[in-house]
Amino acid sequence: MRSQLEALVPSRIANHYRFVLWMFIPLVLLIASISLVTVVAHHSIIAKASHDMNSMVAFIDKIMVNADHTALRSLTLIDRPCRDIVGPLQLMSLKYPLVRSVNLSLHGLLYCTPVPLQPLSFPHRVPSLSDDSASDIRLNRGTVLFPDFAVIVLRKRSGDFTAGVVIDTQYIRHTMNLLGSGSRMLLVVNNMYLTPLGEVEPVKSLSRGFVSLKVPSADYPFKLRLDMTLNEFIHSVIDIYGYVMLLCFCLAIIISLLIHHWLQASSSLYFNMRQALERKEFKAYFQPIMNAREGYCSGIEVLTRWCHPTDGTVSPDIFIPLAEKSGLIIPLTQQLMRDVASIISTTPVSWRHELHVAFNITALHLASRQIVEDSKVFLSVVQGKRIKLILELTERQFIDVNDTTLGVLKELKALDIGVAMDDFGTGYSGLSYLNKMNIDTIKLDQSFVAMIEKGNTAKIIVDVVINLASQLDIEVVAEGVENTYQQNYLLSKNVQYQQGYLFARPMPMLSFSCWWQAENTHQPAQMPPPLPRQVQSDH
Ligand SMILES: Nc1nc2c(ncn2[C@@H]2O[C@H](COP(=O)(O)O[C@H]3[C@@H](O)[C@H](n4cnc5c(=O)[nH]c(N)nc54)O[C@@H]3COP(=O)(O)O)[C@@H](O)[C@H]2O)c(=O)[nH]1
Repeated sequence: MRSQLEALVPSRIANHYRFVLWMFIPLVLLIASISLVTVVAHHSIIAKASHDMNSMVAFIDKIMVNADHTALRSLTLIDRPCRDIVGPLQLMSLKYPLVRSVNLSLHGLLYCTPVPLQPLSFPHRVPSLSDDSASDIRLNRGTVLFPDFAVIVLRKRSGDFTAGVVIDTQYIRHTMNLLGSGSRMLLVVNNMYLTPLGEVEPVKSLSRGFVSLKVPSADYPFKLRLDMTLNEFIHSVIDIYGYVMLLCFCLAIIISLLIHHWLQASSSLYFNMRQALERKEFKAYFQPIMNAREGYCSGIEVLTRWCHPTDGTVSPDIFIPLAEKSGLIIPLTQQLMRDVASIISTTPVSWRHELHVAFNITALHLASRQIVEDSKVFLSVVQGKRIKLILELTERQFIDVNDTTLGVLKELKALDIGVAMDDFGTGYSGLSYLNKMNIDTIKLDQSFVAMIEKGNTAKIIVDVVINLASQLDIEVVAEGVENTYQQNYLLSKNVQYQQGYLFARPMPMLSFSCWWQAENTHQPAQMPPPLPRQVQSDH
């Protein structure tokens, strides 16, 4: 029995395999989806940053075009004295946004500016353009008036004269900070760059980021650079795709739970039983109930067996408790009743007496009222075959004797269905059931029958049960009769209906037919043999 059970429930290896499946699949899915999200995020962060940087380059280019224009115009004034051109230079400084001032220098010495440079002593030296270039731009840490405000200076040469247009960097810097895609967008001019705080630092102090982008201007010698550290990249991914990752995580948990549930269900005895039910692997076995006094089979008890395709015949002791617990017992009993009804209705065999056909019914089935419908179906199929349906209720299970149960029992009685109390004396409250449930038959449990040979005290218990039944006008069927001593003792107590290995074991349909034929061909109705001496003296 043990090995059968082990074959039907998952093994330790299977458990290990289940654990791997349960953990591994969701984990792989989670890693794959997060990697996919990261790759997509990487692409979209780069695409967005490139787009922002290109827009920013175009914006700065536009400022440079204005500055270029201003420088060119200022160079048209170089042949006039400074006092005559300060006014126009002032006007030029006001014309374009972000242009702060326009200065003119000669041979590297500032000679004309619209800015009031009180602290400045002329001639003031300004950095000169390299010899061969006609124009350039540079980043300055500040101006003479505002040494802490970084500026871009665009310079243009005309002969010995140079025009310098000073451009404010504050708005450029703020806009770059806004568009940084979670990182720092930097303006690089020559080998200096503008920090997000407005300082000017050498490019060599910069380190390359996890994501590094450079977008140069096509028209002016500057470029934008973005260096995103791994930390900043992860933050950006979480900022943009955090909810997708959370969704992936939740999905992985759901998938893991589903796999867990599915694996548990599919490898459980319950699942195997459900499948077995669909595949009709539960078969009816028949055990005769004998009229031991007259020597004929007065009835049969239908007992189920699981004919497992690989594990052979499985005992009901293994699967009935689970079937009862899970509720599968109801469809199982229904299937059994249908099968037996169809066997009886198609059998050519006939019987002299009304044949009692007993099924084991659980308390759950009784409480559902479904049993009334199932019994009606059974009776309608076996109509005309002289069958009395007996429902055996086991005393081992608690039966809630309420209005519904009593109503069901009443309906069963009205259909002329017998109700037997199975395993009497072993369970809950046999006597109270007898009192409340209008029981027709007691099935004396085999443990009591086995006691018969064990001495006087045991016999007294058996006698009490038999007397009680007799006084209540309840029929007794003795179970588990294994030898003639038990048979005769029971007969001496007027227990003529007996069931047990002495007569026959539960058999599948084919064996039962053979047994029936042999019984009815060779054995005429018999009187019981005389009681052995020992039994007679006990009596
Ligand atoms: N609800 C349902 N319960 C069922 C159904 N089929 C069986 N069962 C219950 O399972 C228990 C074990 O049944 P089983 O292994 O079939 O044992 C029965 C007989 O084989 C056994 N028996 C009969 N004669 C003898 C005997 O002389 N000696 C001996 N040692 N055993 C014998 O007794 C069992 C009969 O049981 P009972 O129903 O109490 O009359 C058992 O509890 C079954 O009830 C089912 O379809 N539904």
